[in-house]
Amino acid sequence: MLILASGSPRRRELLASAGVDCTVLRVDIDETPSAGELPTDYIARMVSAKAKAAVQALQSDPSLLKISETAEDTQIVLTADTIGVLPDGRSVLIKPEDKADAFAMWQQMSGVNHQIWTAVQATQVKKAADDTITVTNTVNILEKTDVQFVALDDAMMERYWQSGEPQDKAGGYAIQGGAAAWVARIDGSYTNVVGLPLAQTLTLLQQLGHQV
Ligand SMILES: Cc1cn([C@H]2C[C@H](O)[C@@H](COP(=O)(O)OP(=O)(O)OP(=O)(O)O)O2)c(=O)[nH]c1=O
Repeated sequence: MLILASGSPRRRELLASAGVDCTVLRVDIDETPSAGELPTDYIARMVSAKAKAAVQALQSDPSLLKISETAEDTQIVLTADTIGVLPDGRSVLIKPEDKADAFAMWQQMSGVNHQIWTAVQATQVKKAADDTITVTNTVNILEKTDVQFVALDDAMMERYWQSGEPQDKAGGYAIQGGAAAWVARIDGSYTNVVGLPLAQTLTLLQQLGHQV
Protein backbone atom coordinates (compact mmCIF):
# COMPACT_ATOMS: atom_id res chain seq x y z
CA MET A 1 0.00 0.00 0.00
CA LEU A 2 1.05 3.56 -0.71
CA ILE A 3 2.34 5.70 2.17
CA LEU A 4 1.04 9.26 1.91
CA ALA A 5 3.43 11.36 3.98
CA SER A 6 1.10 14.33 4.31
CA GLY A 7 -1.22 15.71 6.93
CA SER A 8 -3.44 17.22 4.24
CA PRO A 9 -6.89 15.58 4.29
CA ARG A 10 -7.45 16.93 0.75
CA ARG A 11 -4.61 14.83 -0.65
CA ARG A 12 -5.90 11.65 0.98
CA GLU A 13 -9.45 12.34 -0.25
CA LEU A 14 -8.26 12.98 -3.82
CA LEU A 15 -6.34 9.67 -3.88
CA ALA A 16 -9.34 7.88 -2.36
CA SER A 17 -11.61 9.37 -5.06
CA ALA A 18 -9.42 7.59 -7.62
CA GLY A 19 -9.61 4.33 -5.65
CA VAL A 20 -6.04 4.58 -4.33
CA ASP A 21 -5.78 3.42 -0.72
CA CYS A 22 -2.98 4.78 1.37
CA THR A 23 -1.56 4.80 4.86
CA VAL A 24 -1.11 8.33 6.17
CA LEU A 25 2.16 9.24 7.86
CA ARG A 26 2.26 12.80 9.20
CA VAL A 27 5.58 14.58 8.87
CA ASP A 28 6.45 17.93 10.33
CA ILE A 29 9.16 20.08 8.76
CA ASP A 30 10.18 23.73 8.94
CA GLU A 31 8.46 25.35 5.94
CA THR A 32 10.11 28.79 6.26
CA PRO A 33 11.37 30.10 2.90
CA SER A 34 15.01 31.28 2.88
CA ALA A 35 15.67 34.95 2.02
CA GLY A 36 15.43 35.45 -1.75
CA GLU A 37 14.72 31.77 -2.37
CA LEU A 38 13.09 31.26 -5.79
CA PRO A 39 9.78 29.34 -6.00
CA THR A 40 11.40 26.47 -7.95
CA ASP A 41 14.12 26.07 -5.31
CA TYR A 42 11.72 26.44 -2.38
CA ILE A 43 9.15 23.90 -3.59
CA ALA A 44 11.84 21.35 -4.56
CA ARG A 45 13.42 21.75 -1.11
CA MET A 46 10.05 21.29 0.65
CA VAL A 47 8.90 18.17 -1.20
CA SER A 48 12.27 16.53 -0.72
CA ALA A 49 12.52 17.54 2.99
CA LYS A 50 9.09 15.99 3.58
CA ALA A 51 10.29 12.77 1.90
CA LYS A 52 13.50 12.73 3.98
CA ALA A 53 11.48 13.20 7.19
CA ALA A 54 9.17 10.36 6.14
CA VAL A 55 12.07 8.00 5.42
CA GLN A 56 13.55 8.89 8.81
CA ALA A 57 10.23 8.14 10.51
CA LEU A 58 10.10 4.77 8.73
CA GLN A 59 13.66 4.09 9.82
CA SER A 60 12.68 4.76 13.46
CA ASP A 61 9.67 2.47 13.15
CA PRO A 62 10.22 -0.02 10.29
CA SER A 63 6.97 -1.81 11.19
CA LEU A 64 5.17 1.07 9.42
CA LEU A 65 6.54 -0.37 6.19
CA LYS A 66 4.31 -3.22 5.09
CA ILE A 67 6.82 -4.98 2.88
CA SER A 68 9.02 -8.05 3.08
CA GLU A 69 12.80 -7.99 2.94
CA THR A 70 13.14 -9.39 -0.58
CA ALA A 71 15.01 -7.19 -3.04
CA GLU A 72 11.98 -6.91 -5.34
CA ASP A 73 9.58 -5.77 -2.65
CA THR A 74 9.42 -1.99 -2.52
CA GLN A 75 6.97 0.59 -1.29
CA ILE A 76 6.25 4.15 -2.41
CA VAL A 77 6.21 7.17 -0.13
CA LEU A 78 4.34 10.11 -1.65
CA THR A 79 5.00 13.71 -0.59
CA ALA A 80 3.64 16.97 -1.99
CA ASP A 81 3.95 20.69 -1.50
CA THR A 82 1.61 23.43 -2.75
CA ILE A 83 2.47 27.13 -3.05
CA GLY A 84 1.13 30.25 -4.75
CA VAL A 85 3.39 32.25 -7.05
CA LEU A 86 2.73 35.91 -7.91
CA PRO A 87 3.11 37.28 -11.48
CA ASP A 88 6.63 38.56 -10.69
CA GLY A 89 7.60 34.88 -10.75
CA ARG A 90 9.58 35.30 -7.52
CA SER A 91 7.09 35.82 -4.67
CA VAL A 92 6.06 32.62 -2.90
CA LEU A 93 2.72 32.44 -1.08
CA ILE A 94 2.50 29.84 1.68
CA LYS A 95 0.05 29.49 4.58
CA PRO A 96 -0.75 32.88 6.14
CA GLU A 97 0.94 33.58 9.47
CA ASP A 98 -1.97 35.75 10.62
CA LYS A 99 -4.81 37.91 9.34
CA ALA A 100 -2.51 40.75 8.19
CA ASP A 101 -0.42 38.27 6.21
CA ALA A 102 -3.55 36.80 4.55
CA PHE A 103 -4.86 40.27 3.64
CA ALA A 104 -1.48 41.24 2.17
CA MET A 105 -1.49 38.11 -0.01
CA TRP A 106 -5.10 38.59 -1.13
CA GLN A 107 -4.49 42.26 -2.00
CA GLN A 108 -1.73 41.12 -4.37
CA MET A 109 -4.03 38.50 -5.94
CA SER A 110 -7.09 40.76 -6.23
CA GLY A 111 -8.29 41.12 -9.83
CA VAL A 112 -5.19 39.54 -11.36
CA ASN A 113 -3.67 36.18 -12.24
CA HIS A 114 -1.43 34.14 -10.00
CA GLN A 115 -0.24 30.55 -10.23
CA ILE A 116 -0.62 27.59 -7.91
CA TRP A 117 2.24 25.11 -8.06
CA THR A 118 2.22 21.63 -6.57
CA ALA A 119 5.35 19.50 -6.49
CA VAL A 120 4.87 15.77 -5.97
CA GLN A 121 7.65 13.34 -5.10
CA ALA A 122 7.36 9.57 -5.22
CA THR A 123 10.13 7.98 -3.20
CA GLN A 124 10.55 4.22 -3.61
CA VAL A 125 11.98 2.45 -0.58
CA LYS A 126 12.96 -1.06 0.42
CA LYS A 127 13.72 -2.74 3.71
CA ALA A 128 16.78 -4.92 4.38
CA ALA A 129 16.85 -7.92 6.72
CA ASP A 130 18.35 -5.72 9.46
CA ASP A 131 15.41 -3.29 9.00
CA THR A 132 17.57 -0.65 7.29
CA ILE A 133 15.45 1.43 4.91
CA THR A 134 17.03 2.43 1.60
CA VAL A 135 15.72 4.69 -1.14
CA THR A 136 15.78 2.87 -4.47
CA ASN A 137 14.23 5.51 -6.75
CA THR A 138 12.95 9.08 -6.59
CA VAL A 139 10.69 10.73 -9.18
CA ASN A 140 9.33 14.29 -9.12
CA ILE A 141 6.73 16.29 -10.98
CA LEU A 142 5.87 19.98 -10.80
CA GLU A 143 2.44 21.08 -11.99
CA LYS A 144 1.38 24.72 -12.45
CA THR A 145 -2.16 26.10 -12.71
CA ASP A 146 -3.10 29.70 -13.62
CA VAL A 147 -5.79 31.17 -11.39
CA GLN A 148 -7.54 34.49 -11.88
CA PHE A 149 -9.27 36.14 -8.95
CA VAL A 150 -12.06 38.70 -9.14
CA ALA A 151 -11.41 42.05 -7.46
CA LEU A 152 -11.59 41.58 -3.68
CA ASP A 153 -12.80 44.22 -1.24
CA ASP A 154 -12.21 44.43 2.51
CA ALA A 155 -15.64 43.04 3.40
CA MET A 156 -15.05 39.90 1.28
CA MET A 157 -11.63 39.37 2.82
CA GLU A 158 -12.87 39.98 6.37
CA ARG A 159 -15.76 37.52 5.92
CA TYR A 160 -13.49 34.85 4.49
CA TRP A 161 -10.87 35.24 7.22
CA GLN A 162 -13.59 34.82 9.88
CA SER A 163 -14.65 31.50 8.28
CA GLY A 164 -11.42 29.94 9.59
CA GLU A 165 -10.76 28.25 6.26
CA PRO A 166 -7.75 30.28 5.02
CA GLN A 167 -5.41 29.46 7.92
CA ASP A 168 -3.96 26.14 6.71
CA LYS A 169 -4.05 26.78 2.95
CA ALA A 170 -1.32 28.01 0.62
CA GLY A 171 -2.15 31.57 -0.47
CA GLY A 172 -4.75 31.60 2.30
CA TYR A 173 -7.58 30.19 0.25
CA ALA A 174 -9.40 27.01 -0.74
CA ILE A 175 -10.75 26.82 -4.29
CA GLN A 176 -12.82 23.82 -3.11
CA GLY A 177 -14.35 25.96 -0.35
CA GLY A 178 -15.38 29.56 0.21
CA ALA A 179 -12.84 30.98 -2.23
CA ALA A 180 -14.62 29.27 -5.14
CA ALA A 181 -16.55 32.55 -5.42
CA TRP A 182 -13.26 34.44 -5.84
CA VAL A 183 -12.09 32.42 -8.84
CA ALA A 184 -13.07 33.95 -12.19
CA ARG A 185 -11.24 31.25 -14.18
CA ILE A 186 -8.44 28.72 -14.03
CA ASP A 187 -6.19 27.31 -16.72
CA GLY A 188 -4.72 23.92 -15.83
CA SER A 189 -5.40 21.15 -13.35
CA TYR A 190 -8.09 21.89 -10.75
CA THR A 191 -6.90 19.16 -8.36
CA ASN A 192 -3.42 20.71 -8.55
CA VAL A 193 -4.86 23.81 -6.85
CA VAL A 194 -6.53 21.67 -4.18
CA GLY A 195 -3.10 20.19 -3.37
CA LEU A 196 -2.46 17.16 -5.57
CA PRO A 197 -2.55 17.01 -9.40
CA LEU A 198 -4.47 13.76 -9.48
CA ALA A 199 -4.13 12.59 -13.10
CA GLN A 200 -0.41 13.39 -13.17
CA THR A 201 0.16 11.73 -9.78
CA LEU A 202 -1.56 8.53 -10.94
CA THR A 203 0.68 8.48 -14.04
CA LEU A 204 3.71 8.92 -11.78
CA LEU A 205 2.63 6.01 -9.59
CA GLN A 206 2.04 3.82 -12.64
CA GLN A 207 5.52 4.65 -13.95
CA LEU A 208 6.92 3.24 -10.70
CA GLY A 209 4.90 0.08 -11.13
CA HIS A 210 2.27 0.91 -8.51
CA GLN A 211 -1.14 -0.56 -9.35
CA VAL A 212 -3.73 2.22 -9.57
C1 LIG B 1 -4.53 26.99 -3.04
C2 LIG B 1 -5.12 25.89 -2.19
C3 LIG B 1 -4.35 25.20 -1.25
N1 LIG B 1 -4.89 24.21 -0.48
C4 LIG B 1 -4.10 23.48 0.52
C5 LIG B 1 -3.38 22.26 -0.04
C6 LIG B 1 -2.36 21.97 1.04
O1 LIG B 1 -2.96 21.11 2.03
C7 LIG B 1 -2.09 23.34 1.65
C8 LIG B 1 -0.69 23.82 1.37
O2 LIG B 1 0.19 23.36 2.35
P1 LIG B 1 1.26 22.19 2.14
O3 LIG B 1 2.45 22.55 2.97
O4 LIG B 1 1.48 21.92 0.69
O5 LIG B 1 0.52 20.90 2.74
P2 LIG B 1 0.00 20.62 4.22
O6 LIG B 1 0.79 21.40 5.24
O7 LIG B 1 -1.49 20.80 4.24
O8 LIG B 1 0.27 19.08 4.39
P3 LIG B 1 1.72 18.32 4.42
O9 LIG B 1 2.82 19.38 4.48
O10 LIG B 1 1.65 17.49 5.66
O11 LIG B 1 1.77 17.52 3.16
O12 LIG B 1 -3.04 24.25 1.06
C9 LIG B 1 -6.24 23.87 -0.62
O13 LIG B 1 -6.75 22.97 0.08
N2 LIG B 1 -7.01 24.53 -1.55
C10 LIG B 1 -6.52 25.53 -2.35
O14 LIG B 1 -7.28 26.10 -3.17
